[in-house]
Amino acid sequence: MMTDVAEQSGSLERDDGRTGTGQPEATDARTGTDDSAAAERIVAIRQRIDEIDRTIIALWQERAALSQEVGATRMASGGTRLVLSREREILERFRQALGGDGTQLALLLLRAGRGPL
Ligand SMILES: C=C(O[C@@H]1C=C(C(=O)O)C=C[C@H]1O)C(=O)O
Repeated sequence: MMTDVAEQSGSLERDDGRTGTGQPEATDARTGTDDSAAAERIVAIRQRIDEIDRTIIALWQERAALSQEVGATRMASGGTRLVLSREREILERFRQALGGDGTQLALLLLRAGRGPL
């Protein structure tokens, strides 16, 4: 049975005995596989994953800054810092799109936009 994760400390050995040489084949610790075609595909997919993560981080930061600006603008005009009906709409939007994880994600987004209360 293959192991589930690649350890940071170095290569893992397969324990499925597929090589039949008596010598355990080293699993590439970086990709988690010793199959070169699979490893190549994994590296390519990871490039896109890294790109997506950078975009998510940039959008997260932009959203937080905009949300804080709305709060500051509203308070400067005598309004409230938060509008709970709007927050409920956002929570529902994320829940409908992503289920329970969406709700958790939206809660974190809203918290990021609040800054220190
Ligand atoms: C950004 C706003 O202010 C607050 C922050 C929100 C958000 O981060 O989406 C939503 C509602 C408000 O509690 C807003 O009213 O639109």
